[in-house]
Amino acid sequence: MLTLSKVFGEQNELVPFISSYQNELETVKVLHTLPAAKQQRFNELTHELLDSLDDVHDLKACAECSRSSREHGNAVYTKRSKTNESDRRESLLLACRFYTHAILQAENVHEELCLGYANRGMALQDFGLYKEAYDDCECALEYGYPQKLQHKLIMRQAHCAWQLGDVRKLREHLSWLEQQQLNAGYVNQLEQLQEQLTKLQEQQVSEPKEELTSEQAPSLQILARNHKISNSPGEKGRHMVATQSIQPGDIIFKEQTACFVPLEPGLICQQCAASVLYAPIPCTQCHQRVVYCSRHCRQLNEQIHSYECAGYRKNLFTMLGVSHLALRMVLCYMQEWLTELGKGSNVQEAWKLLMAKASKTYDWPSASQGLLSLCMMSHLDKAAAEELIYYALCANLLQVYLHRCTNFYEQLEVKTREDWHLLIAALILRCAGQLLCNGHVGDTIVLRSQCHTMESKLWRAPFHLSLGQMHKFDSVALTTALNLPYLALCNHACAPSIRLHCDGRAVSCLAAQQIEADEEIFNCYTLDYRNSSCAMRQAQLQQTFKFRCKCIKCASNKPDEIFLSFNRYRCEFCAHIYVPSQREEFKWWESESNSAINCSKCQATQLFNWFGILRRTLEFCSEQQQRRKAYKAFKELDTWLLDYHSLKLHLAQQLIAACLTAKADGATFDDSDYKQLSRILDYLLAGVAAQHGADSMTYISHLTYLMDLTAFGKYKCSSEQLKAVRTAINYLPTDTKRIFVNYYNDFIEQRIAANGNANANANA
Ligand SMILES: C[S@@+](CC[C@H](N)C(=O)[O-])C[C@H]1O[C@@H](n2cnc3c(N)ncnc32)[C@H](O)[C@@H]1O
Repeated sequence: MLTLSKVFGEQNELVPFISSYQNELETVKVLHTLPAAKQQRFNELTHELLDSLDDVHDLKACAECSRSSREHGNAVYTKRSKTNESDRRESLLLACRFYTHAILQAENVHEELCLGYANRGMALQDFGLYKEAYDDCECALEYGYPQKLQHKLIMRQAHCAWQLGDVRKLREHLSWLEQQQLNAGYVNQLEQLQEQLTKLQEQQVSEPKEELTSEQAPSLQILARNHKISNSPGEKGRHMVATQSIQPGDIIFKEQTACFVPLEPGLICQQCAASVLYAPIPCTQCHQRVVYCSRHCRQLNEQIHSYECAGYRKNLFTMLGVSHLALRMVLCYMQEWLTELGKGSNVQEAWKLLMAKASKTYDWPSASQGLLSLCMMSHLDKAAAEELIYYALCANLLQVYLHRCTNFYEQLEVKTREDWHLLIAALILRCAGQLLCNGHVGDTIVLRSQCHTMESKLWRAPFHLSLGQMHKFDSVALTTALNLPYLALCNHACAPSIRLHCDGRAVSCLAAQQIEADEEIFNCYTLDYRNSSCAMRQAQLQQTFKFRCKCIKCASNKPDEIFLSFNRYRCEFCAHIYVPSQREEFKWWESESNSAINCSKCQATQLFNWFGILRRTLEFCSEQQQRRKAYKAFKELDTWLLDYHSLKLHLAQQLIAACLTAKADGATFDDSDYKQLSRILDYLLAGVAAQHGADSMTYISHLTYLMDLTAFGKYKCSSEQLKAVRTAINYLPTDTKRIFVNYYNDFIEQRIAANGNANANANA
C-alpha cells in the first residue's frame, strides 16, 4: 500500500513553488496545468494511491467468522436461566455481544447478516430494548430472512410495537399476521396482541404527537435576543456582542450543524452523532467503519454516505484530518452553493459569483448554514507554502476520489467535467482553510475505554446502571469534528465568557459569567488560562489563528499566576517551592519520556519516589491493606505537591476510580475506606472546579464518583452538591443524560429521601 506522505512527497516535486497566493481556485489550477509529462505522472500518482488503498475482504472468511460468533451467541442464549434474573441478564447481554460481532464480521454477506440481526433482535427484545429489537428484525428482513420463517420476525416486531405503544405499526403487523397460516402457539400470541391493540387504541384517543426530529429542528435557535453580530471592520473582524445584561447560565443560542464527522466512526452514529451504546447498525460495505444508532439514521444519511462509502472502505479519510470535514462541507452545502455556481458560464465566472456572495454582509442569525459557512474566514493567504500545497494536494485527491469512486459529479451537469474538477477541488481547499480557524471539536462523557457497553455487570435494565457502576462513565472523549458557522463568529479570549454543551450535532452556548450589555462575548480556541501558559496559547493562536491575543489575561502583569499555582512542587532536598522550568515537564506523568525535573534553586534532580509508591498500590486496591497504604501515600503528597496540584488531582482521580472498580468487582469496604474516599473526593472536586470550572465536562465526569458513593449511602452529600449533580445532568447529551437521570432516580433519590431531603428529582 502506498502512503500518503510518499505520494504527496513525489507530487510536491512535480509542482512549482507557489510564491504568491491569490485564491483557492488559482492554487488548485497550479496542480492541473503542469507540463504534459509531469501532469501525467502527477495524475498517475493520485490514481495509484487510490487503487492501492483498496482493501477487499475475503467474504468467505467473513461469513465463517460471522457464523462462528453467531453460534457462540446461540449457545449462550440457549443456556440462559429462566429463574435467576441476574444470570439471565448476563447471558442475554453476552449473546448480544456475540451477535453484534456476527453482524460486524458478516460484512456484506446477506445470509449471515440476516441471521445475525434476527438473533440479536431476539436477545435485545428479551432484554427490553424494543426499539433496537424492532430495527434488527427490519434489518433481518431487508437482508433476506427466509420467507417461510418471516412470521416469527413480524410477531416479534408486533410485540415490540406494542411495548413501544406504537398503534400504527402494531396494527400493520397484526393485519399481516392475520393473513398467514399460523400454528396454535402463534395464533395464541396473535390473539393476545390483538387484545393489547384494542387496549392501546382505547388509551390513545388521539395519536401521539410526533416529536421534533433532528432534521425538522431549525439549525439555529436564538432563544433570547441578548446578543448581536458586529460587522465592524478591523483586525478582529466580525464578533459577537451582548445587547443586554446576560446572567451566568443564560442561553445565548443553540446551533445544530448539518455537517460533522465522527472522530470515532465505529462508536458514534454518522447521522445524529449520538454514542451508539447497544446495537450498532453498520454500513455493510465499508468494513464496519460507519455505524448508525438506528435504521432511521442510516436512511437519513444515505445520500451523503453514498459519496463517502468507498472512501471509508479505503480508510482514506483518517489520513486526511480536517480535509475530510471540508469534503463533508462540500457534500452538505453543495446544493445551496449550486444556485450561485450554476449562474457562471465558465469556472472563473462561477467562482467569482460564489466569492462575491461570500464577501457580503448579511443578517447573520437568519442566514442559512450554507451561507454562513461560505462566509467563514480563512487564513490560507498567510499559510506557509508547504502547508498550502499539502491542503491543495488533499483537496485534489478528494476531488479525484469523488470522480473515480462515486457518482457525485452526476448532479453537476451544467459545465464541462474539467471545470467542475477544478471548482470542487478549490471548494474543498477553501473549506479546509476555513475549518482550520473555525472548526470545532465536540466532547462527551463516555464509558471508560476498557469497559464494554454490553458488560452484564453494568446494567440492571436498559439504560439503568446497576448500583456502584456510575463511575465507569468517568471519561471525557472528543468524539466529533463539527462545522458550527454561527458559533465561529465568536472571537477568542483566554478567559471565555461562554461555555458550550454538545448534544450530538447540536451545541448550546451559555453564558459562563455575567456579561454586561455592549461587552464582547468570547469563546476560547485553546486551553484556557488556567490550563496553559500565556506563551503556549500565544504560539498556538499565532500559528493557527494568525493573531496576537491581547485579552485581559494575556495583558495582565502575571498572566501565568493561576496556571503555575496548579504546578508547584516542594523540593525534596532544599524544601524550596518551585515550578518546572520547561513547559513539556508540566505533565511529565502523561508522557513516555523520562526527562528529569530539577529544583530551580538547588538544581537537584527530584526522585519522586512517592509517585512510584502510590502508583504501585493503585494496582492492588482490591486488598484492604494496599488501600490503606494508598490513602497514606496520598496524604503524604501534601508535602511535595502544593494546593490543587495537577498531579495530585490526577492521582486522586486514579485512586478513587481504582477503589470504586475494586468495590464493583466485589472487594469489601469498611467505614474507614468510605471516610478516606470521601475526603479525597472532596479535594478532587474542589480542585477540578478550580482548574476546569464546575460546569466543565471534566467536572461532570468526576461527579460520577460522588454519585456512586452517595448511592452506597456512604458520602454525606451537601444540598449544594446535589444541586450541582442535577444541574450537571441537564447539560449532558440526550443519550448519556438518560443513563444519569435513571441512576439518580434509582439510587440517589432514595438516599436523599431517607435523609429527609425528598423533593429532589433529577428530571428537574
Ligand atoms: C473563528 S474566527 C472568529 C470570527 C472572525 N472574527 C470573523 O470575522 O469571521 C477566528 C478568527 O478571528 C480572528 N480573531 C478571533 N479572536 C481574535 C482576537 N481576540 N483578536 C484578534 N483577532 C481575533 C482571527 O483572525 C481568528 O483566526
